[in-house]
Amino acid sequence: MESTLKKWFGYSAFRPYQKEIIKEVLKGIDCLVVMATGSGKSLCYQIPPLLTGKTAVVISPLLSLMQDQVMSLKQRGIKAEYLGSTQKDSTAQSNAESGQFHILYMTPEKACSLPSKFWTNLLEVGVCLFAVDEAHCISDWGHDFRKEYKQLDKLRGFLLNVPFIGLTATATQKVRMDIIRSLNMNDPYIAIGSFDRENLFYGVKPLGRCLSFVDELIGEISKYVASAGSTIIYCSTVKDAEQIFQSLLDAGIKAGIYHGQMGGTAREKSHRMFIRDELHVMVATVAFGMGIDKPNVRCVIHYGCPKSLEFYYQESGRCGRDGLPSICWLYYTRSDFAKADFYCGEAPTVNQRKAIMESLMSAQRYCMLATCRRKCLLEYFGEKITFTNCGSCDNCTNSKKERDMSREALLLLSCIQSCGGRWGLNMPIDILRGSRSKKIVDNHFDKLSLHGIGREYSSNWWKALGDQLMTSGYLKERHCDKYRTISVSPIGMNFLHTSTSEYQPPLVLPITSEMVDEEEPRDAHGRVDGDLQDLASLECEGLSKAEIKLYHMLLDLRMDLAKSTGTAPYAICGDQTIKKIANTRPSTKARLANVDGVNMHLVTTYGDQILQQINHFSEELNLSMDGEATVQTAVAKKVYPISNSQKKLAPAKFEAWKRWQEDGLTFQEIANFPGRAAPLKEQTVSEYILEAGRQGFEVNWSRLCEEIGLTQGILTEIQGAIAKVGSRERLKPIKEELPDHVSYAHIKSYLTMLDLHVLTEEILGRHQSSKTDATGEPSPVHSFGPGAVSGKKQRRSDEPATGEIPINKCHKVDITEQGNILLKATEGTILEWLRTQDGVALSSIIEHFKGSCEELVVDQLNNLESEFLIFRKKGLYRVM
Ligand SMILES: Nc1ncnc2c1ncn2[C@@H]1O[C@H](COP(=O)(O)OP(=O)(O)OP(=O)(O)O)[C@@H](O)[C@H]1O
Repeated sequence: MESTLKKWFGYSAFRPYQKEIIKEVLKGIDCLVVMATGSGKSLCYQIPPLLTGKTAVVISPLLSLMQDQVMSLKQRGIKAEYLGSTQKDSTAQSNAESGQFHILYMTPEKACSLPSKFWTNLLEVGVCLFAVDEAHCISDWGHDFRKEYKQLDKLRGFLLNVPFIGLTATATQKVRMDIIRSLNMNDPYIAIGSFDRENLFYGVKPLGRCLSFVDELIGEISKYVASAGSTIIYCSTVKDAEQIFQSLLDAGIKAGIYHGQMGGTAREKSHRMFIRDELHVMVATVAFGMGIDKPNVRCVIHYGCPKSLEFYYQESGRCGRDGLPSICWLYYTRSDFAKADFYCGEAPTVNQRKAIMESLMSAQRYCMLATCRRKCLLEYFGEKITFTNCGSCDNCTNSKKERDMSREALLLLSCIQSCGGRWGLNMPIDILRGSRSKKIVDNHFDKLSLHGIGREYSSNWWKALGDQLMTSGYLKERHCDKYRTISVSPIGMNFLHTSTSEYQPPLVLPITSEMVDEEEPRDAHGRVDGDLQDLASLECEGLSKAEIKLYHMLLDLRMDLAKSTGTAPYAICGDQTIKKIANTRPSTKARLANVDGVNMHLVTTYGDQILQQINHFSEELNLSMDGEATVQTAVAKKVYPISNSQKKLAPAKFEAWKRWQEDGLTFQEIANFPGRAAPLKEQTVSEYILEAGRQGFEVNWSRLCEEIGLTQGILTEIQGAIAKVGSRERLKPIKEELPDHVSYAHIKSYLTMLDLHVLTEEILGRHQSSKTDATGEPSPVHSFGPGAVSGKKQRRSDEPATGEIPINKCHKVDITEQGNILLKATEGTILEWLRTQDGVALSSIIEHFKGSCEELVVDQLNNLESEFLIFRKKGLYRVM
């Protein structure tokens, strides 16, 4: 499985759940996959056809999405096609029917309209799976219901014994059950991953007051455009989209527009230009939704609050799919929350209107939040969250401002009480601000002693206070069809009873960004808090100045290659891969092939051009070739503000972390550190480090595993115990399933690493190999001297140019005077021997083939690697 992943996709490791799901599919078991946007669900149906040689049929809701996927797969050398109204190749269907494609996409309408003969013929040549992508469209509880999806179960009748897979990024319990029922799934394997997109920064801003909103927005966007990433601006209406689009053009920013009222051709053109990096900004309505699979979108901006958190999660999820740090800003105005009437317009029943209202309310709560936004989002999707500070949203990174607002609270609560709890928030606020509207006069509210007493604050300021009082339980809200009323809760009544005009019990509440906005006017750039680290600098983190230049030169080269082949640059290879190439500057195809993200097709199709350019640019920039990688795959890279000092960690914990991570002290040394009033338990120290990790502090996981003695064996035991208990909620039952040598520290560390998506396999592998080094074995990586690698393949005339190398059954040997046999290395003998081994280090290969000099062995290995016949993982060579 790993070699297939490397060969076709270029990746060296599976992401969480991928491997397990693929294994189940290969066993013929139905699967329901609920995982975050951008988490790599597609791979779960893309790998099985490459392993089995049978076709995978994939149902997808949008033609544009299918076209993009097919384009990307073809760029990897995978045979993929789609069937649909825009397919110009008249032979596509008959080719599909005879099993010519690894992966065959179609819409649900197409699938249901194909003749039964098509399915029986295809089944005869082999179908390895039937995948239903965006499977939430099956359910009328989902946010994108498509009735054609409901008929897909009919195909069960044709595709006997073919596993069905439903994949979605958003599905509540009800929707999950609907998918299982609708697809007639039989005891499916269910994989539910975390919804957390760790590389995304979430932030919310109210409409700026001193600058016009659009000006502020344009300022913000120009920053992202300058950093070369793509930006999507989602607008609630076509009118808004057109206005923002025009303003961008006026400001000289090249942008595209996409909405439902545009013609198909115009939309397709806009989409294509964006996908191909010919446009860096797209202004769109929700019509530009599910189908966007562009990995390097660095920023998603919402101009107006979306109508539910499901929509927000899906749309913001288009950002940072390549794992690099990316930003999601939501700009709202208070009037967005009054759109319930508009959204409810077409909902015929009270229950449906209630559901719409509740969805809008949840989005409003998200906007008004003064605590962690990530926690709010994840809890909304039913995840149990233990952290309170994610370190990567505006509320967790801005220094929190709080103030005693007991006087203001007394005024608002009293006014709501005086109105008799029959109104929404607007009426009491208008009274406090001294309005003499007809409604106020008719109800004699202008006679109240509170009338006009709160003029010093704007209406939005009072609304923000109302939201805070609601969140803290002082107010309660009731829904009557499309309307909401506010009244004072028992906690609020208690506060009123203990307050007088001279004395109020302290009531400290967070000052929300909206209040700050009202109280402290923004600077000329519309910013209140410290700005976020520049995305461009984050993108290039870990690269030297010259390497950054090389990175940009290689991005340009990729653009030229994409233009010349009529494809999107990301389909050739991702930004992260280019970054790693710029960082290591491979001089040979073997070294290029070993870069994470480089697949076989890239090496064979563009390898020569890329190597030539790396060589040329590196010389120009005075950079040496074949460097060691210093940048890592940014799977969980977060966007932090410039200063990390605001990350929340109690001083004692921070100190323990610093001594361990930065000063290199052991848990024992920290526990007994001189000057400590009382010694700490070592276990407490390790827990401090785990908490630091959870709070976003850097942790050397490999060292941690070594220190607590967490080995791959123990990890497997823990995984088994968790599977047996069926939950990871409580540690005690897990511990009871395990032998005594497995400690709580082992379990906690494993669970923390799991939550933080730390690649334990890699960590424990590295941990083991560092132990091998300690025994005196040279590290396999270091054995590669630059001079030892030859770029040219020295092929013998009797070897075929491509494909399988014939195995030399009779090993070439030299016999020493003592009678020892010295095996000689040829590509055939190396391949044959590696086939019998489970991963071998270079030093062992050299040792095994003592009959050949080291340089020759390395040369043969390089040749095999650049042909994708072998690959290296964690320093060990394996056969593809
Ligand atoms: N094992 C892996 N290692 C590195 N990158 C991966 C891996 N698996 C997938 N990816 C990459 O992650 C990105 C997102 O994957 P994919 O499109 O499958 O996400 P998804 O879960 O289907 O998202 P969505 O629900 O938004 O469609 C792609 O660029 C993909 O190539």
